[in-house]
Amino acid sequence: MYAKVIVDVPAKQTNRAFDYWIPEPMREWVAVGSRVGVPFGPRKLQGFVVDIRTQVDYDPAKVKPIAEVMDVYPPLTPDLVELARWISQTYLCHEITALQAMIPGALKAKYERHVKVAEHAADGRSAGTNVGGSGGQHLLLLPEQLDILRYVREKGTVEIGALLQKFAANGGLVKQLMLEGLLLEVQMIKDRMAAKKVLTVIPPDQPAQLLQRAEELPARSAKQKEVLRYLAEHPFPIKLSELLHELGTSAGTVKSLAEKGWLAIEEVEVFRDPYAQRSFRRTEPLALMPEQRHVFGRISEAVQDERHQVFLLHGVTGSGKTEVYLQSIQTCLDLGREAIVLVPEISLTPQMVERFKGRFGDQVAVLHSRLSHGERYDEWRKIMLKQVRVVIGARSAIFAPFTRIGLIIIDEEHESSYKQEESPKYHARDVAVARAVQHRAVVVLGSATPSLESMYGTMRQPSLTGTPSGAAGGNRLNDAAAAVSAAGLHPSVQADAPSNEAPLQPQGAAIELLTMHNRVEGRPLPRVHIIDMREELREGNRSMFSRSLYKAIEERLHKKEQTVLLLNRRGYSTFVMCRTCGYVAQCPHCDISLTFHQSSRAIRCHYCGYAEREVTVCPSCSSEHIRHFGTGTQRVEEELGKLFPGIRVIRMDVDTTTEKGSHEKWLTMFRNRQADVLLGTQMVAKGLDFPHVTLVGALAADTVLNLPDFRAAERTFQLLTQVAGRAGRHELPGEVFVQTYAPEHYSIVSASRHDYKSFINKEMTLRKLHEYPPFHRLILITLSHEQIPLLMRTAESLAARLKELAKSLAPLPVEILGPVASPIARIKDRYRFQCMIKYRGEASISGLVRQAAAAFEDMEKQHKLTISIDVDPQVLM
Ligand SMILES: Nc1ncnc2c1ncn2[C@@H]1O[C@H](COP(=O)(O)OP(=O)(O)OP(=O)(O)O)[C@@H](O)[C@H]1O
Ligand SMILES: [Zn+2]
Ligand SMILES: [Zn+2]
Repeated sequence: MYAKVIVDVPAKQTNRAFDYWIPEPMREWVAVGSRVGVPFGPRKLQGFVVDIRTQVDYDPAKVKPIAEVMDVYPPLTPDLVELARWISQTYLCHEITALQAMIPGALKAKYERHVKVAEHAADGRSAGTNVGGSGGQHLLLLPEQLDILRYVREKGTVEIGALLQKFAANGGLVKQLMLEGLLLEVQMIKDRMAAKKVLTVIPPDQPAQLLQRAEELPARSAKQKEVLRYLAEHPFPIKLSELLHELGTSAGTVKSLAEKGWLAIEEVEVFRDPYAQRSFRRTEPLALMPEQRHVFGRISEAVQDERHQVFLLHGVTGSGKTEVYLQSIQTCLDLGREAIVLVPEISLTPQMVERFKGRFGDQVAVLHSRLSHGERYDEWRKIMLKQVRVVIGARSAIFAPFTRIGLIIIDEEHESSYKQEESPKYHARDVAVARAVQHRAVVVLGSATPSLESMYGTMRQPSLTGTPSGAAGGNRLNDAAAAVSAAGLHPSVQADAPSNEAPLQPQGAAIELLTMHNRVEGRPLPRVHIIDMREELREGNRSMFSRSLYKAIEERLHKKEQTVLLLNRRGYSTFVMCRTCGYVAQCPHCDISLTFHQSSRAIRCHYCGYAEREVTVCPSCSSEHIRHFGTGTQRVEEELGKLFPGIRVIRMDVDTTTEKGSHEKWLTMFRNRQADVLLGTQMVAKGLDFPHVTLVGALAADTVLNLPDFRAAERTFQLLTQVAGRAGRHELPGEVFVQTYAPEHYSIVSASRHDYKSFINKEMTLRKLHEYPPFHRLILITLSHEQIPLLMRTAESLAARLKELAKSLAPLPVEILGPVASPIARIKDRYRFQCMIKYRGEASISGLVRQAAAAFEDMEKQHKLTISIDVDPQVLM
């Protein structure tokens, strides 16, 4: 038997599977998805088994054996291995990069150098014994050297650093033993993190016998008697530490009982549970509102039919989407299948977790980035060992190693954070569809402000043929599904694919739209006022609060109701500018202005971390009229304090939420009404459901509008709709103030009217006109280097090469734009240029781009030039 293995080296030369044979004793343990250690040139590397074969098509004598199997259970399922190949083809990354992204950080390989005792080094009993050396001659070993050999033999293998530390005084002797060939070097592949084990007391006997034994013990062994009696009455097994704590006794007491053979102490794996301290109040399914009932009906039917289907659930804020998710998941669990729920990182709040844990209790694993490595690993193992059947998590939870997925829910599906910005640059929404095709699972995309991509998917006809070509026409999600078979997962398409795989066919790929127009219990959406800030200025108000928002806050303070204030961080940082000459403090390494940080009184670069002291005199003209501009959250907080003495403000932004658990702390405080105002960046806009919030203010609604990004209007509409949706969700009605310098802009006007439809119509028209997604697709290629001339030359020849290759796709329209300097033209002293490829979805362009980029790989190596490819980019900077 042979295994095809992808090794842990992300490079073009290694971006394919290598053959190894599986030694007989390992057969049982090696499967598709196993992690293995394999010899690779002079080294030993970790790799993933992606296929098992009975033969190789060249001289089998040349095939090396697998050196070790890393896990009892393969950490990846065969469908994930298949998905990794799809990701690498779709997003143009190395397959190993995709595979690595699917396992927790704790399982990333750590390479260690160990030693073991050579077989021929007989262990001398006393000093001066002769043992066989490597050359056959006899060596006389010192007692210290014999000690070292004995130590290593006992341990099996010892990491070299640890050995040198242990025998620090005799480091030279260790080295000598290695030179003599008595200690052999072995390379070990270790996990970054091991399962946590604790000493646990385990009974070998019946409880009755424990009591009987307690009686038999002599009176002076009172402590031992006490332990036995306690154990007889309490459930086993119990953690040793817990037992000692309960009885106030020593480990020695319990050990002596273990020595008698009456009980056992063993190391048992435990899970680090980030939610261990919390209890979740059990919730029961709510009686659904009519719209919820209809939507739930459609979803649960599809789940029951075990057919692949994508739904887009457009439900206004507060329409009760979460309850629909919960009941749909119940349907899925009742069928014995598993469910994945994705939420954006910043809305993975304790409140959200509580809703799922409250309904499904211990069946739920939670994956988010604020968990420690160990906690994350343990949550992941719960999934793998099938101790849970629901996972709720951010983007990467889409790779949960479930084997019978029935339902995948993506909440706030419009969020750009579902796109990973580093390699593999995948979009979790598209990966979800691909994975659902594999499992014949249902996907629910939920949002109050669906993305144009998903909306577009609902406007298209279902593909009647069900073949990949039937899904043509530029739709991302349909393509994702179609691409699963087209990209080579279908055995007849790619010879490399696992041979026992059933063909994956997308079934009538278009998305079904489900709508909930009304809030739960017919509560009204909040009234939204647009405030023209130019008008305020004209009438002499220089404050960052308009007069009406000021009044509204004052009123809420009076009525003891709560306010949420949103200040969009992006594009509105506090830059430092001289009012005399216009000088703006810039990062010397990046083309971006430095931002002022109140707490440290320093100005900092957000890209590279460069920092300098606050400037008080203009470096350019020596004027003293230099100060920080813009309205950071800190400044808003200060001003609130001045305007409303005694006001209690909770500020949530990157600065106040770095600490673990801080997120949770702030939100709990706000929920308990220990503050009047929750002030923050995007993190306050999503998912929060607080009954006493009756006022929402968006302080600078249009900051995103001015970014050089074709999605600027969409982002503005989404953000305003979401934040407005925080107000008046329960009995008390809500009110919203949107402050802007662009009050006529259609994204702001339609958000204020809760008019998704007119927004989407206008925006679709514009996108179509300008040939932007979802009508066309984009690939962004960014090149960076320290010197402009070389960079420009390379960018130009890459663009020329792309144009040349694109001709082969004629008459399909493929446009190569650029090269031009990137919007952020320099980061960390490296200049940046970009090319953009614009094309219609049916063009199979990835192979072409890979081919073009491959021609520049030598350039990359020789000149430290980097080329990064982003398929369907979300950020164009
Ligand atoms: N059928 C129901 N009966 C009574 N209350 C309900 C029902 N469904 C949902 N709710 C309640 O309505 C409130 C809003 O629901 P939920 O938070 O799920 O809305 P949502 O659609 O997810 O909103 P958003 O998009 O703003 O997050 C919650 O407090 C929820 O408990
Ligand atoms: Zn100046
Ligand atoms: Zn910088």
